[in-house]
Amino acid sequence: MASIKPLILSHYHLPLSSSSSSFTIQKPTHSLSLSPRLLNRPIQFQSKTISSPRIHLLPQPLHVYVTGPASDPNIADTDPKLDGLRQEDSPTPRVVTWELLSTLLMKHKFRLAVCVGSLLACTTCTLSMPIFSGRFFEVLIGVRPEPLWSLLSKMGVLYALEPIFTVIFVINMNIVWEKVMSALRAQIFGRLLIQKVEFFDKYKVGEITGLLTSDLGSLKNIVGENVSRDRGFRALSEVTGTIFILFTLSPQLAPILGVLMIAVSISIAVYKRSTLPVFQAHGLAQASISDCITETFSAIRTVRSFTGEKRQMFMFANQVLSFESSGIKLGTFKSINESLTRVAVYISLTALYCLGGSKVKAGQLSVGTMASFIGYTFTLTFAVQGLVNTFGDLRSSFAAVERINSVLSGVQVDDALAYGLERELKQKAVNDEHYKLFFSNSSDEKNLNSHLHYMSALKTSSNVFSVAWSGDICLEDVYFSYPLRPDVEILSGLNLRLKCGTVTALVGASGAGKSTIVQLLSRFYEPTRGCITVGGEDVRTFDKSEWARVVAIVNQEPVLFSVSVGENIAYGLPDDDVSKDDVIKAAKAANAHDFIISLPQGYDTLVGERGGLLSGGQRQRIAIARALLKNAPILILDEATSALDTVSERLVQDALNHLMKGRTTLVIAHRLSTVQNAYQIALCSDGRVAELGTHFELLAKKGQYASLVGTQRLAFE
Ligand SMILES: Nc1ncnc2c1ncn2[C@@H]1O[C@H](COP(=O)(O)OP(=O)(O)OP(=O)(O)O)[C@@H](O)[C@H]1O
Repeated sequence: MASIKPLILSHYHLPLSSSSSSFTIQKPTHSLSLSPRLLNRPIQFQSKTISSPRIHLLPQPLHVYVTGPASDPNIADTDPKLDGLRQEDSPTPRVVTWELLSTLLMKHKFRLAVCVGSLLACTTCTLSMPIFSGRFFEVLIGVRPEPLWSLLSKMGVLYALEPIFTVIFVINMNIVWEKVMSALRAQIFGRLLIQKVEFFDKYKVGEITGLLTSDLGSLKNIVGENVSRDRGFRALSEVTGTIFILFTLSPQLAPILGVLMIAVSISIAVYKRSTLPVFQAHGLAQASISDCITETFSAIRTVRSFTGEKRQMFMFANQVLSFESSGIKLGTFKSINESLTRVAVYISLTALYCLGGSKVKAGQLSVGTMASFIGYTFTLTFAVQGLVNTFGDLRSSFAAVERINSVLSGVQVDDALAYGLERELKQKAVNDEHYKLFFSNSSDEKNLNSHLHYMSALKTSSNVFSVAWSGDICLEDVYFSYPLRPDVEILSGLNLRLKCGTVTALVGASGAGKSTIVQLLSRFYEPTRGCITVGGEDVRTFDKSEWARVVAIVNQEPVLFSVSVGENIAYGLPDDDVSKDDVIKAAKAANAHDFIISLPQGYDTLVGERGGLLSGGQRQRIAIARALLKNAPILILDEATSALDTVSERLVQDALNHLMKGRTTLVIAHRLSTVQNAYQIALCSDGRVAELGTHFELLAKKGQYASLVGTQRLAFE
């Protein structure tokens, strides 16, 4: 749950008015396709006295899904998912399906009906025009007894109506498709968020971004690029209508002319599409240029210090030259393509003049019909070419959808996370438009049901907070391999008890698996065998949203969001209303208040991308304030002070000592001097705890710990 609002907020700069007691979203500082309603919406950490309605979870017993003690009467022994939670049997189903698209479309039935009506109306207008042109010539040469003004007024009505119907069609079609795409984008984003962590090991951020931007963009273009005249549905209706009218006007001429026009137009359109790679290559060349510029100037200090200017110039020139050559090629193809459409029209017209002209001469065809045929020649030529282009767009959209589905169906949803998240969102979605976007189709119901089914094997009535504040944490015979490297066993039967309210230090050689233990305790991964318990309860009996609330982590490189200092601290409780006083209290306890108020805008100061405008020690203290605010009973410090200088380290260490008080804490540290006062020290080696005891007990053992201490030349004794 913690990830939803913050992800929205992370795109916003949220200055905190120092005079106010609440944080308000002011204005996005860079483009983002979010509803403008967000802009004026009070964000979640308002003063408690004027707090927005808080969502309380139903006090129902939790449904859980793992094995507990065999004697537990609530355990369904037969549940196939109970053993180990590997879920090999449940790959994620396809995400973008026809069913989903039609469900999303059907939410806009009325608008769709308007689209169909206006499409038929504007096509009828378009297709009537050549008929009226034909009549116009007949009136002019006196073979039609209709008054000229009467004919002209009818044509005027037609000319006026066609653009009106076109606007109605295009606007409504765009609205429907934009809404469908927003829902789809949100749902894919939501689906990505609940993937298991191994998904993020497998795919780079760029690839994931590509799914949501260029691939979905390609799907969006199906309508965006094809609502105009001569494309998409309009082209299809014009082609069908024109052929029908041609046959009605002249059954002898229509087959020859129709077939000829369609054949010429299709072959030209197909040729034009075959030049698409040239256009794409030009786009790629342009992208390479901007990559080169970004890389050069974002690493300008490195370029300077290695005198890399010449190399960068060479690289840039290389990109510019290939852009130039693709540009020249593109220009040539563009001009050929431009002329080819005319060639299609000229061939069709020539055929029409030859065949139609001879029929008019022989008195078998009226001049008016001949004039109408000329109009239809243009209509048909452009519409057929547009249709071929639309088919090409469809092909690339299908490929994009296939890519999205293949990425998302090859991996698995983290049911334990999805369950908690969906349960909470379903309640919030009732009142909040933003969350509704994530639940707008029947397949969500199915998903929720499947998560519920998955979670329903066991029940626990324990409150995760009370067991975490009072119980020990035990890693019991834990085996673990990373999903992407299943053959390499990182932990092999590790046992460790973290006594409630005390500090346990994990030490060991690099690669011994210390951070892996942290990942398991955080439940980013689940043990391959064995289990982790808290107060005797298997942690997997709690959904991951609940578990995330009881564990706070401070890393060596804490990640801050590009919002203000105040909001970064308030992120400790992303779903709650956090008062400014609470934020300041946490900052003071983390030794951060003094430096924060000396920043240009105090708590409103923006920290830059990933907190880049702050020093390492400052970032660290903000992360500690965030963890203090979270007030989680379990605390993990992963090399939290290792990157700091002595002064910063002392400040951070003081803050950490404050943070650790009364919490079950696991500390990872390479510098053994920082953990000598721990309640117990566990030395990891070969995937197990090889030595366990206090600093002095382990020294007395003269084992691996003692030699590590010796290596670090620590004069403790
Ligand atoms: N996401 C991952 N996928 C596959 N293997 C991984 C992953 N993360 C870590 N490993 C491997 O797991 C082993 C243990 O790594 P871990 O980070 O737990 O060690 P560590 O004791 O914390 O090391 P250090 O003290 O250097 O941080 C290493 O061999 C590492 O290559």
